[in-house]
Amino acid sequence: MTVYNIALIGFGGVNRALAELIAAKSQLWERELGFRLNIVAVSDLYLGSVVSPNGLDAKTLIEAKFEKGGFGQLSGGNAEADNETIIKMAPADIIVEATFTNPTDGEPAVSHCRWALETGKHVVTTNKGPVAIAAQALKALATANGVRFEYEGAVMSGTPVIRMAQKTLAGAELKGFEGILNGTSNFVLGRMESGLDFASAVKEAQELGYAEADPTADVEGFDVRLKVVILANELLGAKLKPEDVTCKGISGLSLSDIEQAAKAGSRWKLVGSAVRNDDGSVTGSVAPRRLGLDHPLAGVNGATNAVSLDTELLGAVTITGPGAGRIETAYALLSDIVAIHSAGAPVIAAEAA
Ligand SMILES: NC(=O)C1=CN([C@@H]2O[C@H](COP(=O)(O)OP(=O)(O)OC[C@H]3O[C@@H](n4cnc5c(N)ncnc54)[C@H](O)[C@@H]3O)[C@@H](O)[C@H]2O)C=CC1
Ligand SMILES: N[C@@H](CC=O)C(=O)O
Repeated sequence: MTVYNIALIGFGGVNRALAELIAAKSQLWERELGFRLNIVAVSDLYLGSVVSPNGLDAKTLIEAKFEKGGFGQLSGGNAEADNETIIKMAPADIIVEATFTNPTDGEPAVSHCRWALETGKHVVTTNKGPVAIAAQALKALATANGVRFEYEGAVMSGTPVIRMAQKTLAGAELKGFEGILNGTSNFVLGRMESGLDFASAVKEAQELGYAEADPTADVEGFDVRLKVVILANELLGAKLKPEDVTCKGISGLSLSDIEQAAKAGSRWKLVGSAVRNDDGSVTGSVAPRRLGLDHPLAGVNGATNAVSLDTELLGAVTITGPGAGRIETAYALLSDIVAIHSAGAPVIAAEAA
């Protein structure tokens, strides 16, 4: 049985959900996936940090009601987050990066990924910042150090879009895509259709674990802009930076705009898209669009996302599924670890079953 030692950087909704899954599903994963995950370190801005080379009990981590700096009470604990030491020194095979997404420069998550890869550790992340802003450099660093940089959850949470498009649509000649790529804003628009005001709808999305720490990123389109950059660069071979993508969010839409659209048999959706131009360049954009009810994206509701990939050989191929949520996003991290495992990754914690 292979055991992967993992270090969790950030212990909010997503990494806590991964710990919940580890506590509940370890035996199933051992049987079906052929590996076990052993949490050897956690570092969180609010809770502090803790290292235990033999492993921390996932159930204890999720059930204890830690206050600010609470990891300091644990054996091997410290009331402060110590990301750099933990990433570089903890006996981890895989660093699981799930701190806040910084849509401006991706930091400090870019550094977290870099420290991990430089010290020969795989990285799995749901953080859109490092992927949108530094994927090329981080992938090169991973290759140079014989490890993997995986980030399926950065777009559409646990719904497989990046790996699926790269692997199963290889050769289909992607020309562009358009999609609903932010669960929070789609949820908010739906709640406004039911008559709820904007601020209350955003609050609900926060309570459900869909929104960013600063939900401005969701409602102003900055989160979708990062996802458009990631998909365009990964799938269309573009070299876009966030500032190359025009961006408008949904905060300007009023209840009356939403009502008028409904009366006219249409619906507002925040759409992220990119297209390959005749000269080979790629143009990306994010904007609210009023879609007729017969449009394939008009029926995508709640925190569900969908992306329609425009291919030369197949026409439109649409992938739909959860776009946000704690467990859904933690699943993306698991899928990244499965990809690492399937590639035959070397581990420092291999054990005989
Ligand atoms: N929640 C979701 O549905 C999805 C989230 N994501 C991304 O996954 C990441 C994590 O999301 P959530 O867990 O929902 O966020 P969250 O806000 O619940 O948790 C983030 C955690 O990271 C910690 N943190 C922030 N900066 C830190 C730092 N420098 N060092 C150590 N800890 C730090 C915070 O204290 C917090 O506990 C974010 O980047 C988010 O954009 C991606 C897809 C879906
Ligand atoms: N806040 C984001 C989370 C996933 O990326 C969203 O609502 O889609």
